[in-house]
Amino acid sequence: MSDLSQQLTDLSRPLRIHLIGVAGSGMSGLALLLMGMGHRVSGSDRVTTKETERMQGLGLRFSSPHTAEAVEGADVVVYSSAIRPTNAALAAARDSGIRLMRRAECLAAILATRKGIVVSGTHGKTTTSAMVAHALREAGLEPSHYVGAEIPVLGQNARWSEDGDWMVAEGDESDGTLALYHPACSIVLNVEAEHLDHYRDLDEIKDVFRTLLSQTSGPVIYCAEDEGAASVCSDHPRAVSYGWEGADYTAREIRELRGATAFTVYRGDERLGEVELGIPGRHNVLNAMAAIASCDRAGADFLLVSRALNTFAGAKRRFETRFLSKRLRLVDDYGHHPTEIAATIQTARQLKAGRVVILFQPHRFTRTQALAEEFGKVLAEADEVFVTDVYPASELPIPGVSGQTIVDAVKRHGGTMVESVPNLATAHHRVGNSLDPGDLLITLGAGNVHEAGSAIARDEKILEDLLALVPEGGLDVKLYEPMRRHTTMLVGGPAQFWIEPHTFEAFAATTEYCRERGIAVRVIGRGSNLLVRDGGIRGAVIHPKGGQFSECYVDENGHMVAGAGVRLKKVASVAQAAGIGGFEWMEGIPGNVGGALRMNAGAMGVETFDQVVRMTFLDEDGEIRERQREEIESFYRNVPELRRNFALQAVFCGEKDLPENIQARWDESRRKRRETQPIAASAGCIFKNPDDVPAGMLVDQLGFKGSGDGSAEVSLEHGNFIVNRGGASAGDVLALIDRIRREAKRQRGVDLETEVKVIGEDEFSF
Ligand SMILES: NC(=O)C1=CN([C@@H]2O[C@H](COP(=O)(O)OP(=O)(O)OC[C@H]3O[C@@H](n4cnc5c(N)ncnc54)[C@H](OP(=O)(O)O)[C@@H]3O)[C@@H](O)[C@H]2O)C=CC1
Ligand SMILES: C=C(O[C@H]1[C@H](O)[C@@H](CO)O[C@H](OP(=O)(O)OP(=O)(O)OC[C@H]2O[C@@H](n3ccc(=O)[nH]c3=O)[C@H](O)[C@@H]2O)[C@@H]1NC(C)=O)C(=O)O
Repeated sequence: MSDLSQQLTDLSRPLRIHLIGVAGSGMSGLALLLMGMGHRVSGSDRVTTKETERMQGLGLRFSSPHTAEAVEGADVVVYSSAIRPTNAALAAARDSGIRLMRRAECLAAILATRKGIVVSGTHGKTTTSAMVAHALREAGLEPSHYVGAEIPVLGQNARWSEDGDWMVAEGDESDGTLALYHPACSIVLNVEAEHLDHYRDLDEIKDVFRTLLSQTSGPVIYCAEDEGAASVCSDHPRAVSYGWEGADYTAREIRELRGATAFTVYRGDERLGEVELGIPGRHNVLNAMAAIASCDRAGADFLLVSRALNTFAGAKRRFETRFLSKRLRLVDDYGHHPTEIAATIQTARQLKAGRVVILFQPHRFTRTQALAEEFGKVLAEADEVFVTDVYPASELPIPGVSGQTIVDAVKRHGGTMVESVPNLATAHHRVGNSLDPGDLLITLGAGNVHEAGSAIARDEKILEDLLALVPEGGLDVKLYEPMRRHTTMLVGGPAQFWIEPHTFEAFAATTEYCRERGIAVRVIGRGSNLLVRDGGIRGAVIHPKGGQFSECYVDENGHMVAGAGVRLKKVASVAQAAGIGGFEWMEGIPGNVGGALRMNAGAMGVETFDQVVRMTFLDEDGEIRERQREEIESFYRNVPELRRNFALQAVFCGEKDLPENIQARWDESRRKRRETQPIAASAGCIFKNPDDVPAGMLVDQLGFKGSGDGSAEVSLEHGNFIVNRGGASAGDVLALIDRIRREAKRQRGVDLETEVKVIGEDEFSF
């Protein structure tokens, strides 16, 4: 026992200990242990977190930021590896000769005061150490514990137990500190080439494990199925193995249940009993066997251990189901090494979901570079893969190493559905939009990739609620639908909730749901008069389509009845086929009936409301109503009634006419339009016609035709059209609009008002 261990156990003289960087998960665990032991603990950090506030409630003297005063009077100062030598508190402690310790040295000293169980290995440490601690606790052995993450079943990541003899700790091989421990029992789960930033090669890693084993006073428990672990441990005099067969402890007759795994445990030939493990995956069966073997050696009752493993809920971020509905299961997993990822994908397959979709955030440039091929190989097993930029974890970038490195590797291994989504802040837009009902989405990586999953879970929940309100088939929904797919200008960011109702009732239920929750609602038709900004539309975008909204027929009075989702062109052609004239002007108008009603669309001297007989709409209170033409006010390109109400259907009148007359007017309209208007992607006329001069003529006279920013250009055919030559952004179009308006004002004193509706946000906000 080191002298510090001795001092730590002598509670007649509590130590005054200061922790620099106490908000970090490892350091906060130490603070909890030291406070539990009865020492006087203070801590400082750059930030205040929920955890530091909680610890203050438990007696931590907390200060922020780091100052020299914070360490005054301390017997020992412990610092995290993230603290720089220039840190004010650390420098002051060094100058005044206070005893300094690294985090792992302090943990080793604490562990030495108990019968320590160190859980080590390249993967699975947190899960397994949590299993051991939970099982020992349930078996009544009252262990202390220290694990690397928050484990729901344990309550907190570290706990000091006054009475028990045992202490379970997760040992970290990443920086060589594993060699500091002198436990009573060591567990080696697996040994692989990892942390190649710190180690030369696998042999150097194995040496660190060997040092730990040489300092272990009791059993060395290892996984016989792992080559690395077996090569390090099998010839140890107190080696105890576990695995599928031929080991000291074996798991047999494995049965996959939904989300769990059952198996039978043998010690040698003796059948100990059954286990139903509360988390899925074969790798977790092996982890559970490590826990079973160590608990058995510690004298725990198998029945109690088995029961504990049944209630074990897993570590946060270890195949953690974050959202589950009929449409989607969203799992978050910390896996950041190819072997872990292979195990995670295998577990996912066992759940028999539809597709397995992965959003992977590579962790560290060094690892991405060293293991790119292996990552590519395992990820190619998923059905669809998205890869973000590398999470640096304090590393500097390596030129040429990025998320694309992994994308290329996946392709080399035969993966076809793989895509780079560099920016994590917006990655959920692309991923959420790609999901199909029944998919299993895994956010994967040791950085902050789970944040993308949180956004998807939050929004998917809303869609799920909405679907539950409407009889099956009444709605189609999608997250983050790119509006460039739904506008004739082909620009625009994502719609947070894209909703296609097929019945009036489904439309009404959607607006009511959104109103109750303060979710903004926007209704769009064919998107022919829209300019959606690049940051997309926050809230619900309703696009009436199909079902009642696509009905278009002639009624018993010879009137045209058309749902809001019917294209104007369709109205014109159904009327023509029935020998009803007057609709020819609609032939070349790209919009739908709903949008035409709202905008009182017009061409060739005719406006929509010239022909409306009556309209069915949804009012502000969610009532479906009908109104006659005389009761509706309409103006040039504006129907105020529809600013807050939504058009569902309209009845239009025309006049009986001969087919050849109708055809002649149709041809004339088309000829005129083709002569004067462009066919390239546009949103129709950009500006309303001012009183004195048509906007197109004005823009033409100002000399703007053919000019543009990026791929957006003023049409050569018509000055009031801006066309997208391919790849233009809303920003490009808006910049051009702005230039035109400023010149119209400066040169001609005319205020041009946009005729297209400009909606959405410049920056992403959801
Ligand atoms: N004359 C021409 O050559 C051209 C004419 N146009 C006309 O522009 C209009 C655009 O139609 P479309 O592409 O379908 O519409 P859009 O999808 O472009 O929607 C435009 C706006 O119409 C409103 N809207 C859409 N559907 C409804 C509805 N059911 N009830 C109430 N308001 C609705 C919304 O206004 P809000 O945001 O206020 O809710 C929406 O922002 C049509 O009138 C179209 O004919 C378009 C291009 C060329
Ligand atoms: C395109 C739309 O609607 C169009 C509709 O298709 C057409 C046809 O009826 O009439 C309106 O255009 P407009 O007023 O520009 O009609 P046009 O006949 O093309 O032009 C008006 C006058 O400007 C002149 N003109 C037009 C464009 C140009 O580059 N240069 C020019 O000198 C034309 O020669 C004409 O003397 C609607 N525009 C508005 C803002 O009311 C729309 O709503 O999006």
